[in-house]
Amino acid sequence: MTTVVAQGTFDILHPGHLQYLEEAAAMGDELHVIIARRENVSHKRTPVLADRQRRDMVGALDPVDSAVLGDREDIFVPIERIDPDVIVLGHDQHHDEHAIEGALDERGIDCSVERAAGRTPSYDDELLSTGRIVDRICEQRC
Ligand SMILES: Cc1cc2nc3c(=O)[nH]c(=O)nc-3n(C[C@H](O)[C@H](O)[C@H](O)COP(=O)(O)O)c2cc1C
Ligand SMILES: Nc1ncnc2c1ncn2[C@@H]1O[C@H](COP(=O)(O)OP(=O)(O)OP(=O)(O)O)[C@@H](O)[C@H]1O
Repeated sequence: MTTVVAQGTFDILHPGHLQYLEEAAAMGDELHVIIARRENVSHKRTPVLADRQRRDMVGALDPVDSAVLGDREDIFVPIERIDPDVIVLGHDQHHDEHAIEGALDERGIDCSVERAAGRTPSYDDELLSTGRIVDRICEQRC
């Protein structure tokens, strides 16, 4: 049984999220997704949707076996509980693979770190970014 972990904000779902989660699920037998807490999303605009709503929608997606809210203070707490074989980083996630591998080693967690591919639009108007969906809503509805 190979356990895989994916993670992210997942505010307003789009096909790029689905591709990431399908790719992560294909790397093992069971996919667990850690949803970033609103207070920990500091490198971009704060999510529009509540923590629980983002968790519930990700948890309902076909490739996902379980979606959980992340820890408020220590990102390795859910990792220790899930004890995955593979952590899959998104194509544009700012986390450094080697830094995460080092932290896993220090905590005695035997787990590899992989990087997923990015999805590019398959037709002209496909929007593969939550930020760009929010911008479009503001332009067309505000
Ligand atoms: C291995 C790993 C575990 C994480 N665990 C948590 C967590 O427990 N709590 C949390 O709020 N964020 C956690 N994060 C961070 C977010 O998932 C995420 O990377 C960031 O806050 C949101 O940005 P993004 O959606 O652009 O990646 C984790 C990230 C990684 C790489
Ligand atoms: N187009 C895409 N192709 C593949 N993976 C994606 C794509 N967009 C997002 N992801 C992945 O989905 C996970 C959650 O992404 P996130 O919530 O940051 O969405 P986002 O649309 O990139 O957000 P924003 O546009 O606000 O930066 C991350 O691991 C990210 O790399």
